[in-house]
Amino acid sequence: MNDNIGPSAGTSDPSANSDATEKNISQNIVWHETTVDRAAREANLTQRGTVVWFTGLSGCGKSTIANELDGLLIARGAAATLLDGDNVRHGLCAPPSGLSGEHGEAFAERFGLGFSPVDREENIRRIGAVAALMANAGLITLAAFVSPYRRDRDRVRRMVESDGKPGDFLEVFVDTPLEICKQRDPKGLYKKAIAGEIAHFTGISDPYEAPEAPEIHLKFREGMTPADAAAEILQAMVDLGRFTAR
Ligand SMILES: Nc1ncnc2c1ncn2[C@@H]1O[C@H](COP(=O)(O)OS(=O)(=O)O)[C@@H](OP(=O)(O)O)[C@H]1O
Ligand SMILES: Nc1ncnc2c1ncn2[C@@H]1O[C@H](COP(=O)(O)OP(=O)(O)O)[C@@H](O)[C@H]1O
Repeated sequence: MNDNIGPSAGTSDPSANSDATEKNISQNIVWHETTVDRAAREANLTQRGTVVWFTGLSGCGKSTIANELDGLLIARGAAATLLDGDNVRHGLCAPPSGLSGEHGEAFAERFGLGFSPVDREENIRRIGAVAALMANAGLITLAAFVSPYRRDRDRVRRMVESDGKPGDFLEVFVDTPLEICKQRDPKGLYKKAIAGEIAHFTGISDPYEAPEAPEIHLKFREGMTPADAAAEILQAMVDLGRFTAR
């Protein structure tokens, strides 16, 4: 699946050109250099911090494969962690309905996130910032998000690589055809989206912009198991010099 899916895409226009390398973002907020640097943390962990970013349609297998890969990495002695779309939307990126009880309606409307283009943009921006912090702490950080907009993913790449260096961000395109995702429908969401009960559903009523040059392209193959897919990514990480088993 190399083409975009659904209606033509569009996140909010980048009115302000965000320069991720700019450390002082206002006159009154000044970057504070820390004594312990990334290299010292990585030396303790004997690994390079890396963000492994899974993108693809709902049901393509992001969570299942990322979870398998997490297990493989931990079993091999890596310091790894996993950020998953559904889970992050229970906390850091909760919807308005998840915030109103504790924080009130106005707060929930302002900071709660749904699935409009601008809400997805903010979702990916927040997660990207967290993933960059985790990579800076030396962790192999697996992130599994639909992240349908190329521009949002590319921004995360820039943020991670400008905090670290080129190669610190690996994009994994879980390229499972829409028809297969619809058949799997593990949460019954496609059924609801097709019935018009979920707005802005990726692949049905919202676009998906496929990566143009992902570091790892997992093309759907009949009979490929999640364990096969995870092993393939681990091997690619070794080949790219991003992981050495101890
Ligand atoms: N409208 C719409 N479009 C896509 N997905 C939807 C939608 N509404 C709810 N869900 C469920 O939310 C999960 C996607 O959350 P993400 O944070 O990964 O989305 S995004 O990156 O901001 O696009 C996604 O999880 P996965 O199925 O694991 O991909 C769905 O379970
Ligand atoms: N090769 C495979 N890779 C990943 N998932 C698979 C594969 N084959 C079947 N599945 C099933 O497809 C579904 C994928 O769901 P999930 O991992 O939640 O996808 P996503 O996180 O992309 O929405 C799961 O029920 C999983 O068991």
